[in-house]
Amino acid sequence: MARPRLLVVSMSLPVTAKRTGEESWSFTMSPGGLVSALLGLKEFETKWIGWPGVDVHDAIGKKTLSITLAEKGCIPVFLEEVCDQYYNGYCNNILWPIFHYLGTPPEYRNDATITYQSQYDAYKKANQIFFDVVKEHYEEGDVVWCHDYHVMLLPQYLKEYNSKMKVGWFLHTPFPSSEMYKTLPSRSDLLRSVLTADLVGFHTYDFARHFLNACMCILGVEATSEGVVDQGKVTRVAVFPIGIEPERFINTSELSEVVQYMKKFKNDFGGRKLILGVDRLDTIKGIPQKYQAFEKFLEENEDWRGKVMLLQIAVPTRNGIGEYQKIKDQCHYHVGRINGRFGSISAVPIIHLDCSIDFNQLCALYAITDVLLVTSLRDGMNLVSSEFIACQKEEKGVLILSEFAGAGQSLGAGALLVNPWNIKEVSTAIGEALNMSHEEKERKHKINFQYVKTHSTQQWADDFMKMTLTNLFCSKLIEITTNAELRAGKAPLELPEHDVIQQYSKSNNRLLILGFYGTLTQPMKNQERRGDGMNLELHPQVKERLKELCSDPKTTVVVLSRSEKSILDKNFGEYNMWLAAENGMFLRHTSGEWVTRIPEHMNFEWIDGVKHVFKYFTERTPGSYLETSETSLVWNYEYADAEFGRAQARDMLQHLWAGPISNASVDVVRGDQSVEVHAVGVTKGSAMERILGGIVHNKSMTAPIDYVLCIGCFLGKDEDVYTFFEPEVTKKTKPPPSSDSDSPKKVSSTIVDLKGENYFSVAIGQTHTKARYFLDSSDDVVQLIHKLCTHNNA
Ligand SMILES: O=P(O)(O)OC[C@H]1O[C@H](O[C@H]2O[C@H](CO)[C@@H](O)[C@H](O)[C@H]2O)[C@H](O)[C@@H](O)[C@@H]1O
Ligand SMILES: O=c1ccn([C@@H]2O[C@H](COP(=O)(O)OP(=O)(O)O)[C@@H](O)[C@H]2O)c(=O)[nH]1
Repeated sequence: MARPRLLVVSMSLPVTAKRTGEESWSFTMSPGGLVSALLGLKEFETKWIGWPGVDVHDAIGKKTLSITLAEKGCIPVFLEEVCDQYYNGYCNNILWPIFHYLGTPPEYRNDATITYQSQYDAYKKANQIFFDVVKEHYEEGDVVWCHDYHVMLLPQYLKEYNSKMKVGWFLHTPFPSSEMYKTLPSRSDLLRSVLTADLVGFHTYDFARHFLNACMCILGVEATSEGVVDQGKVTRVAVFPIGIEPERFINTSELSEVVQYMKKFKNDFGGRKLILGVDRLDTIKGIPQKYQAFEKFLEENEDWRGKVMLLQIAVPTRNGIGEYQKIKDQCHYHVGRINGRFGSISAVPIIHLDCSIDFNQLCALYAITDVLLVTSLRDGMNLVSSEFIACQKEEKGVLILSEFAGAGQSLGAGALLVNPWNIKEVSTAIGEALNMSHEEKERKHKINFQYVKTHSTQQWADDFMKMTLTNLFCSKLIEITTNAELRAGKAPLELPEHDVIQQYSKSNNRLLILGFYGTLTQPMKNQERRGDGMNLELHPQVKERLKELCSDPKTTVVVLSRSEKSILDKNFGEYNMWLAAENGMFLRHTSGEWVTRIPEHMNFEWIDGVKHVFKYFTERTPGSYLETSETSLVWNYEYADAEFGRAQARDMLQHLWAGPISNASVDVVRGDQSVEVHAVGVTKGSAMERILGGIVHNKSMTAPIDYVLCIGCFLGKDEDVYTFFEPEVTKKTKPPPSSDSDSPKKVSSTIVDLKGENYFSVAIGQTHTKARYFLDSSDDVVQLIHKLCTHNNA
């Protein structure tokens, strides 16, 4: 199928035009991450629709500019008299501060001519102008991708014109908490319009969650399995974080001109360590906070004075707005003060440049930087962090990254994350970065470089296209329970080994239920982990003895695990035993085929949506891995950095809990280092009755089971398997059905005959459990199995 054409609509075109004659124009690249990111789109036929950065009032000017821009794949939108109140006013003085938690500035309320309403009117007018241009250039089959807060009304205009048009809207800034968003007078109109799009995208799950909350609180719409439902129309809401075009930076930093710049700059800086800041001179970038933190560092680290410098590139932006002029003055004030305080005749600690710089020089600076300091108070993503990583050379620098930048979720594992409001914390991080060992710098860089290389702009756009053209996004709201809450048991007793063995020898129809992970596997080291759970293998010392147990006609052995069928096949295929995979949802005797034990009513529509979220966090949490099966999903971060893993799990849970996942019958269990989602009722205990039915039926069992030993290292919710066999419960147990169509024929009314002394439930390594007894580790299980075999043979 031919790829559809992409019409990208954003406020600014990638180039800013300047008139050089009646019919001639020159161009410079427009600043900001949106432009640099979208320039990386190579694989689609793309037309870019936006404002060229100048007002053009005459017909000749408009015509010549349109022709020149057409050669660059760009189509101009002339905003003329609405531009000021639209761009400087509504977009950047109202929406921008609200979206970045700065609140609305008071100015517009006091100005008689520029009011909230006049700016909103300009916004509506401007969106109409954008619409007219898109309409003129739209061809059937095109995908229209609207970017950012400047064009929130555009999706509605487009859909009203042609409901078949494929329309996406992506927000490059944060979407704030609904408490903040609610203050916006036109809050409902904007949300309603955005919801007319087919797909709405954000950089992070937090932003998506806030958006969904705002839709639910303000519009009263529902977040369902497919996205947001508003008056019968479904809008999919997705998270796809933007990247850079890594090759562009890697290749540029190898150019000889760039290498020359690197040498020159190093020489200019006189051997001092370089801390670099690259930001538009915007209130949200926290540049004054950065200066204060650096001042604190110099204040507290006398030894570093004269040996380190901070170079801040403060790219001019939005000069027509009062707040932006104020922030410039503020920065100059701090620089003057700190340089006066810590400077010397030969050098000053801060170089602050109110200008943009040439791309090659930027790459050279990134390459020789020792510390990149990003202190955004809020930031949609922050591409500068990724660009720095892509340009790093032999001696790697350290990334200090604000936890309030969207990039924190993707690059946090290889960075020092800071709260930019905490001056002391940032100052300490500067010290840590400057003193970091070579090995640690390498390690951190490797993690982030891998991420930056594999999450490019192109991939971001591909994901958008894929989602727009298909129906991928699916989500549900679910309940979250912690593993600790589920394990509401008592302190277990030490296992009375002597009784276990004695009762075993006395009995004639025994049932042994054994877990796999942590029960029959060997404890393993970090580096042995392959990352997908597949390399867990049977404890080598248990193999022979287990075979012996399984071949005893008086003993039935069941391995009951959350692992999928193939893993149990691989590890236990050669034994004469029962395998209960996916917490008992599939059952097989090793001499036969797998049969499903999934109850008919169970619904698994939520799986794809949850998998999507889990994959996102797996990609962004080095060392974590995803275990997927047909009935449950587990995200495990036991081999990730503990603190970062916990933080990511919190983000993930909040998202699952509050946002896109609704109305499904699922349980979420937070393990110590994992998050598991499964259909309600998928527990080992609830599966036990069906497993038992299958076994009894297959064995044509006539005598009741007179001995049960159940050992596991189970999650709290699976502890119901221990109580399943408690005598008071089993007394009530009816003859178990083997399956819906296949009921047991020769089963006596009491399948299990347990009086208390012939039932042993054992939890491994738990201080609180529903099991009666505990063992410390799988090594103890191995020993016990050895003893059972020995005594049985004696
Ligand atoms: O065009 P300006 O008004 O000068 O502003 C430049 C851009 O600033 C914002 O960039 C955002 O997009 C980046 C890429 O997704 C992201 O990394 C960054 O955190 C955001 O602040 C704005 O959203 C763009 O529309 C502007 O073009
Ligand atoms: O003199 C410069 C220095 C940097 N940048 C680019 O500006 C973008 C900033 O993007 P980011 O996402 O960090 O923040 P934004 O400015 O979009 O808020 C990056 O691609 C930088 O390479 C620029 O255009 N001119």
